Amino acid sequence: MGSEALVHVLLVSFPGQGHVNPLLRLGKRLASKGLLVTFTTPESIGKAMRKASNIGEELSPVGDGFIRFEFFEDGWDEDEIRRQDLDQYLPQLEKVGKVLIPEMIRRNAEQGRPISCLINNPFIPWVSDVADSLGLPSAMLWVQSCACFTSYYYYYHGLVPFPSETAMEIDVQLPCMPLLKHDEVPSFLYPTTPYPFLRRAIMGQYKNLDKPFCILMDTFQELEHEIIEYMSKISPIKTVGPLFKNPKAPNATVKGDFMKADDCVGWLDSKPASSIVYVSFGSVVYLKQDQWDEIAYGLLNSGVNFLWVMKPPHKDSGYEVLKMPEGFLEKAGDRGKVVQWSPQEQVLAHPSVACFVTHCGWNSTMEALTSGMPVVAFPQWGDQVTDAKYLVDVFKVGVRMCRGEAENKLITRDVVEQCLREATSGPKAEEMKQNAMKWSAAAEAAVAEGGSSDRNIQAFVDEVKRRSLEVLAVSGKSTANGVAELGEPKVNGELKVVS
Ligand SMILES: O=c1ccn([C@@H]2O[C@H](COP(=O)(O)OP(=O)(O)O)[C@@H](O)[C@H]2O)c(=O)[nH]1
Ligand SMILES: O=C(O[C@@H]1O[C@H](CO)[C@@H](O)[C@H](O)[C@H]1O)c1cc(O)c(O)c(O)c1
Repeated sequence: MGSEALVHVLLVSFPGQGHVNPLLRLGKRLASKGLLVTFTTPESIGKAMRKASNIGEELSPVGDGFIRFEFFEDGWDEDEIRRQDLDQYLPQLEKVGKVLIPEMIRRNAEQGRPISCLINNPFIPWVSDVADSLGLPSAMLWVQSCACFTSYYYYYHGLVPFPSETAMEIDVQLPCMPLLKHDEVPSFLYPTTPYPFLRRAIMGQYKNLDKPFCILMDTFQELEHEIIEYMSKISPIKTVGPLFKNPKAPNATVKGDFMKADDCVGWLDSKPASSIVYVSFGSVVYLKQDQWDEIAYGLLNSGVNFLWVMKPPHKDSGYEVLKMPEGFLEKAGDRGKVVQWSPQEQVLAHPSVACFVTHCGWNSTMEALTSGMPVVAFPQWGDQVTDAKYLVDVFKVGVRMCRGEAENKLITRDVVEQCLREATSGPKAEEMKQNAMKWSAAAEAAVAEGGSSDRNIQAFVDEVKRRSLEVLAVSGKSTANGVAELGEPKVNGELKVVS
């Protein structure tokens, strides 16, 4: 490759799978449109990503641009257990990140790759402060729905009453949204949430909302039409989803999984069309043993084939290591497969899979909708309870199995069985499948060339390029042509192009 000049953006991610995935997908989208993208998150996760996802030192070509990784130390020993406690870890990340990210930016400039824009995801709102202090433009990728963005916005500004200690069970009416029952509001906003540190982190992002020049969102206009239109008048939002559908750069090229996926595609291939229920609760939700047992018996009693993700908890998390009920695997035989981590995108796209029992994290929600996959909603907390409401009542692709952890209710095997039957056979199942296929087509159109999300990405890339000229003119530290020089490996060998 000859000498080529690219505008360089730095993506800083909160170290959670549901945050890394969409930001990395955005990175690939920006790279495919001709930017140089550096992706960073703490080294503790970098280590897992390198091991599970073949991430190396090299620069990877993606479409017309490139993506590379640089991780930063969080200042704690490798086996520090406080990393499992976000109440302690989030302030530590802020303290260290505010020093190390500027250093990374300086180092990149010295190495001929000046950075023109920072992009973060929520939970680490201090990244906008870093950008501001260095005179760099920044953007934020909101990794949940526009409905949740709106809920937090209205809460932060005190625009309508939310459940409070004196009025726990009030419903919430927001513009252009269905009435949210008290337990359908993002649960970090409940006065009783066990995760007040995540409410604080998100509120920190709202406090900083005037800093990013753009708020990118992993949703699409056709999916949340009215609320997106409404919020666009208030906030500089641009919908760019579903980010996991990238027509120009298939996902296999660069992945950010923390765990290697178990091989299950051969097993899926061996099963009849639409015969399997896929069960996964994402990367951070852990159920209790009694609930796990009820789901196991519900799966057995329903007679469906199933693929079930049973991820091991982190050794310092305090979660109990779950067991399958006695004799469960023998009884299931070849009808069922249990894995520690699945290649979820491939699973959801597989013709043998009929429906998805999901905790309704926003990534899983978007992946299901975009894959034309009906769901059984099993939300626990945070945005999941709101996503479940939308999946069932607004997008009409799901049946509801529970209302969230605040309900503190054991969902029995009979309810599990009934929901599975409803989602896999009969008129309701057919209707949900048709609706899901409609969303899948709309999602494809949004990311196709000229679609709503594609146009927004292009406009964003153009704006970053425009602002990069201003930044470099002001800093006076530009390379000859004002952008990152690529092509020849640098003397220190840090910039190597692989193809
Ligand atoms: O076995 C699994 C479980 C999850 N995922 C991916 O992990 C992410 C989980 O994000 P989500 O927002 O759904 O839930 P979270 O883990 O953040 O609660 C999604 O992109 C999934 O595709 C996966 O690849 N394999
Ligand atoms: O909130 C945490 O993770 C997930 O983030 C997704 C995107 O915001 C969201 O849609 C999903 O419902 C959430 O589960 C999260 C991550 C984490 O590493 C952690 O330790 C948490 O306590 C929460």
